[in-house]
Amino acid sequence: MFSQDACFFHRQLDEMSKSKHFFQNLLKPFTSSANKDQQEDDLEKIAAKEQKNFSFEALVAATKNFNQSQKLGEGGFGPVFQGKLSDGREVAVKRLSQRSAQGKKEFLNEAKLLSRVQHKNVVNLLGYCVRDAEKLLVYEYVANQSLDKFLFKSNKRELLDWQRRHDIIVGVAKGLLYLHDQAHCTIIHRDIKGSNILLDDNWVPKIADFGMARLFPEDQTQIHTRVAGTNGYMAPEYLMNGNLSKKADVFSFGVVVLELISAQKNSSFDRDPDSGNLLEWAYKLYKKQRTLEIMDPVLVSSADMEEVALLVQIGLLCVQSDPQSRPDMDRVVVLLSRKPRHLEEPTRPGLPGSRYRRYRPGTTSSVTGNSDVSSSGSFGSTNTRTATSTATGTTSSLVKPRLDRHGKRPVID
Ligand SMILES: Nc1ncnc2c1ncn2[C@@H]1O[C@H](COP(=O)(O)OP(=O)(O)OP(=O)(O)O)[C@@H](O)[C@H]1O
Repeated sequence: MFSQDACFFHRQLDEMSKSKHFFQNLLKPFTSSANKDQQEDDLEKIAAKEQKNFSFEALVAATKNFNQSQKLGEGGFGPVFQGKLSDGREVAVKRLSQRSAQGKKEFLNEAKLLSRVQHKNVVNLLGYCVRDAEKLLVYEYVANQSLDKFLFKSNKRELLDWQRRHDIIVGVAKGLLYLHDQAHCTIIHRDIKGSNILLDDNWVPKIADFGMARLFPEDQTQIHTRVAGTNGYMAPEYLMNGNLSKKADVFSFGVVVLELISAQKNSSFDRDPDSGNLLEWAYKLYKKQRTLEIMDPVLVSSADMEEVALLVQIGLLCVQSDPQSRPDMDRVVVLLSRKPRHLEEPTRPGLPGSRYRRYRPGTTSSVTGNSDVSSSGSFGSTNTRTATSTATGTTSSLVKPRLDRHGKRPVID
């Protein structure tokens, strides 16, 4: 990922190319703090001109003073309210919880950076607001609900026929590719999952919560560290060793693909007693050339079976244990857009058990699980708490990690 300064610089370039301040700003050295302040003032002005810097009063009015009736929900970062701006725009206002010790300037820098992120498949961040300890983000309002609400929480999943599910997968892949490689600054999402994929009234998927790690950095001094992902979606190497790369997002994307096709939630999978989780089940059936058995029965009438099989294989490639074997999003988008003549054979998915330290009651030592699962060699974590949370949501024989109420981890106590 680019450093904050690099991103700041990129944003500056972007900004400058459109602005008559270009040459003025170019002449300013970045090192002087007086000049930095001046630059920030300039950015404030540009932001105000672009109406990205919302006044607190405007957001109070838009949300009827953050009235409970306006509340859309509450995630790990704080509550989200529906609102209407005085110019008629429908917005979603995220009121960040005040646990982060991040300063105003840093927050504003990151928010400004992220408000330049614009893609059809990414929720548009319209602006932000800081007032004393209050930090708010203003997003475009996305009218339909999040993907998980259609897929898991009701009988609404019939509304998601094959074409829609296919298009959602393609849209999310394009949104992720944009965040990884095409935005002005590399953004690793870290929390791709159904509830962070919002659907608009035309079923176009939009990735939400991007860049939250930048806006809400972990604060080591706090009791509750900022969550870094959600159980069931996190890549093993990230979960075990904190190795964060774009491939961690690819893994989460693969989980979402398999969930969309099967309508089974990885973190609470109980469909097949012989498979600990959705990924293992899908892989097992794939190896037996019974791939289509993972398909949600609701899809039988609408699905193109060849496409289903292809997407399962792509999903399995994304969740492979070894991050280097996973395709990058560029390749995923290519694979999705035209039927590949040749597609690699997926190796086993990132599974719990391999070189994961198992808990033995009454001891603090551990034993190693079956060894044919991991090819990445990155699972030998010595941190029992970390090592026992699973990327696939199965923790039965392992020490249960403490998750917060959103299924996020870690919560340190
Ligand atoms: N731009 C938006 N438009 C419409 N609804 C939104 C928007 N952003 C968030 N929401 C809704 O607000 C609720 C809370 O969202 P938020 O992203 O804070 O948490 P979450 O995704 O449910 O959980 P987590 O923080 O664990 O990812 C969700 O129900 C989501 O659908």
